[in-house]
Amino acid sequence: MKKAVWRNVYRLILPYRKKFLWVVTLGLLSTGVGLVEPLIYREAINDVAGLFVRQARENARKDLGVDADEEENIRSMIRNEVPDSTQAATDSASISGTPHSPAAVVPKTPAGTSPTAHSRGHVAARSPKQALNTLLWAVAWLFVINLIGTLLWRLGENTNTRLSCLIEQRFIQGTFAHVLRLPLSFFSRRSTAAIAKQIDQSEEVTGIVNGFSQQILPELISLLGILAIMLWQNVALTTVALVTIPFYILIAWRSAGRLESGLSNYYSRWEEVSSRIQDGLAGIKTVKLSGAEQREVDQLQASAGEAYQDYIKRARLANKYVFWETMLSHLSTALVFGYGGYLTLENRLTPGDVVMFVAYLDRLYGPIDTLASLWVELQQNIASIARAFRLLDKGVEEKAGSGLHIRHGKIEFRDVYFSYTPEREVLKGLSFTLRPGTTTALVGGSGAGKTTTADLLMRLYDPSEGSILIDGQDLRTLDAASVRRQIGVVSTDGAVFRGTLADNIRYKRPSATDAEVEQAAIAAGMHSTLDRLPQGLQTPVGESGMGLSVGERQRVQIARVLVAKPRILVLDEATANLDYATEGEVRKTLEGLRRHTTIIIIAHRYSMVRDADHVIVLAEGAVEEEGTPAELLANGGWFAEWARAAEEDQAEDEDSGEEEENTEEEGEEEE
Ligand SMILES: Nc1ncnc2c1ncn2[C@@H]1O[C@H](COP(=O)(O)OP(=O)(O)OP(=O)(O)O)[C@@H](O)[C@H]1O
Repeated sequence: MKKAVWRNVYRLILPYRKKFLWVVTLGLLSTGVGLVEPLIYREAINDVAGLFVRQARENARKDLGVDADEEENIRSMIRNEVPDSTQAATDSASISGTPHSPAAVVPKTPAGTSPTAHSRGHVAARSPKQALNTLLWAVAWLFVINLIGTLLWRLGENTNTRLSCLIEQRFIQGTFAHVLRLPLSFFSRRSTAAIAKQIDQSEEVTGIVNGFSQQILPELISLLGILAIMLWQNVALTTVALVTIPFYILIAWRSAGRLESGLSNYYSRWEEVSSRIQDGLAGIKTVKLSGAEQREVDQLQASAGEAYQDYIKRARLANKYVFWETMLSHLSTALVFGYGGYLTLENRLTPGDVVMFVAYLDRLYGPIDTLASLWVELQQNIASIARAFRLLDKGVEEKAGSGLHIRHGKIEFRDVYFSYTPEREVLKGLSFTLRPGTTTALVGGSGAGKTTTADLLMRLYDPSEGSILIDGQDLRTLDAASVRRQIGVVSTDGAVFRGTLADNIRYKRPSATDAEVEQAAIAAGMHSTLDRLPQGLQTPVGESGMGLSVGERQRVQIARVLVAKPRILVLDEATANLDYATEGEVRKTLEGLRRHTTIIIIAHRYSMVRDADHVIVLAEGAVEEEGTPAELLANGGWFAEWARAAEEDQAEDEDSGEEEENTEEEGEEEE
């Protein structure tokens, strides 16, 4: 899985590789500049120590009663006529095998004469003026170096923020686009909240990209740089400084491994928590009507409790590792001070060397710490982003095919078999033909497969056997989006999106004019809704907009398909939530479409079916009866029985409706 994550991250970065490399370069430069700092500390401290050397020499001369020239002569004699500074340099070379080169950092004195250089183990004497001069230069250099480092860092941050936004955007758009193109069967097995949470992992991607561009590569290079400088300066002290490093790396590695395990479970738990919240909110009315508020909260608490327990366990473990890492780094500093101090006493190092080593050591643990914690963070990022990438890798998008060309609108189902799950077949050899420009009613008991038939026609699913043809074109060979664009569907679960009423009506055909939208809205029976809204079709609806009744939502959907002018129209319980009067209006509108549209009506109300040209009765996923309404009524089969029962229900409904109206009128008169 990790390989797949890296592959996907690489693909995300690829289009922005130049920016990425630029951020890496800036990161390297800004950390690289900081590496010079300890060298400056050394020179400054050695020069200050030089003051004490000078003082000590003068005191010694006074005690011996010799002047400076005599002292120099004595020194020359002792050192075989070799002048002091040269001898010191030779000493240093003999100790470390490398020359000492402070001149690169500390400039010459203003008079143009170089003060005697310090050497390893020998601090040269300094006058107060020379020491002050070095201190001032050191402060200036530190300021310049930090300024350059901070400017580079700032430039890197700005570029990186731009890079992160671009990558986040590309990731979230790509994943969302991919998910929208997945077949409907993918969604029926998953909670939408969990999918949304998986898509919304963009921050994790930037975590990985930033980790690499700004931290891992620069820290790694700085780690190697520090090691090289330390070894160059003193091999023995570097060895002492590094004694604890293997243990440190071992702990960091172990902690990364242990903290990583179980992360995937932790994230699944959080997806469950999100799904619970979303389900509770989506079904808020049912929750309230069932008095289930506390039960929902308890269930959420249980899921969230487990997730938090995991989190606490991980945090404790992480703190334990941090404790041991900190102890080791302190131990290392103590060792360097101890051994460095001893070498200074032995005249093999200067105090500045020791301070420089400790400063480098501090910088050495920094990158190791960062790399170790980054490793843990990366594991977290990878674990959580792997879930989003799994969406990208696993789901097979609907295949593109040729576009559907509807010439007449003839629909054929040929021996179609279909099942949602392997255990149960829903359609079993379904065959029928719908002539162009006719209205067919698809009826049958609940669960007979009516909606499934309509979904297959829309290519939301493909048959497991058999074929479906529109004007002779097999749906399997066609582009699913092109099929759906040309078939209109009004169903009970159609969505109303955030936006205005007009936006919602032209959702299927965005190019529809205002006049067409208004005409469709009125044809769908929305005039009374529009009359009471001051903003009319421009009224905001959906989330944070105006609420719509179930009937009004259905009218918006009807208007949506009317505006799209489809050649094939499926009405799946399209008027189930409308009163009979509004249903009558919609029927009248449909009358106008009938001649040039092939219409399929799925309904439980006889009133919607009565005027159909053709009726197909489905039972157990196959055709049980077929013919005109009159023929089927005469046959006395399932349809005749259903029609009789449905008409009785409708008469009862209408009677009770009238009674209610009469009672209201009488009440008003009495008042
Ligand atoms: N997404 C799904 N996954 C699994 N089974 C499903 C799914 N959708 C529907 N079914 C099952 O397929 C069968 C046919 O469902 P379908 O919705 O097509 O029936 P219907 O005739 O439209 O019923 P109704 O009149 O109640 O709407 C039912 O048994 C249903 O439980």
